[in-house]
Amino acid sequence: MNTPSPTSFQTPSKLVIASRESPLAMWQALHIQSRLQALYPSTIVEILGMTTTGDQILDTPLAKVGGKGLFVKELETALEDGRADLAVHSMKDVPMNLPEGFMMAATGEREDPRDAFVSNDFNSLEDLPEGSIVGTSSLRRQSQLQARLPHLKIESLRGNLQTRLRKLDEGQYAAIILAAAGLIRLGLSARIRNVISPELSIPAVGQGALGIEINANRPDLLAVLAPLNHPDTQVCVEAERAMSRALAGSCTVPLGAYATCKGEEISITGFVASVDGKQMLIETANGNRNQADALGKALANQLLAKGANDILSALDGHK
Ligand SMILES: NCc1[nH]cc(CCC(=O)O)c1CC(=O)O
Repeated sequence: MNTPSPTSFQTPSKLVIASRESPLAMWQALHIQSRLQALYPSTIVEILGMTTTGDQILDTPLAKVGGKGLFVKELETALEDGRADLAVHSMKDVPMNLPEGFMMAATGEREDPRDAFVSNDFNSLEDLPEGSIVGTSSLRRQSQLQARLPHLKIESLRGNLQTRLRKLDEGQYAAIILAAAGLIRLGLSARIRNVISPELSIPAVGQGALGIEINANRPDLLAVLAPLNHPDTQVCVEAERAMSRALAGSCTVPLGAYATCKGEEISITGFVASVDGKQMLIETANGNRNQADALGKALANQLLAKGANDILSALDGHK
């Protein structure tokens, strides 16, 4: 990503941010709005709130209604017809292949990428008695929990963060699993009883990171938005997304990857599993941060060499 010199671009007079209207999406949009406002005090920075198909269909697991694209499509339409200049997403919700005509302009700094154990009655996953009902609609979380704690019962849980917490409080579940990042950002970290280690639950690709998407015919915005990019987050998420893309990942596949940076090195661990967790492949790869995309592909190849295709094709049969 090129770093702009202060004089290399015209500061825009106005920037419109497209965002979903859930409280978490709005927190993210407000965060980006205030960053932009601080960078460009004379620019008018507005938020255009929108409801997406993903927000409307709440009774069906996402894997069944068509996956992640549902949360970004309406925002992309706003970028396409010029109602908005940029869209703020959770990177986790951004499809591995963007539709033609769009690009990511920046990756914002990652919050805690781990999953969180949330319960009113228990301190950790390990404390849950036989047969306890754990709420999650994520195939990634389900497969890993079933692999490691097969005595637990997984039940579907959809809706935005507040809805999921309400369903827990109503007593339908012994515990639920949520991304720590969302809870922390909304000031709900008191709800986290325990952060789940990546050894027990490898996070989703991009979890905890923000993505700034633009219309590809607005390259003028790249320099404007470049200061929002967090280079460590960007290369780690790039490696994770390359792994997922190479395995045709979406939220219809139980798959996850988590990369960390240390100096020039990236280390990435990823997995692919069957939904019941009975088959699970986990691999780690290390490489230079300048080759994040290649590293993610190499990790995918390691998984394929171990038989990931058998797991993936068996999943196809379930659709
Ligand atoms: N699948 C929905 C979603 N997309 C992003 C987050 C919040 C965390 C993040 O920024 O990755 C969540 C909620 C969750 O998984 O608990």
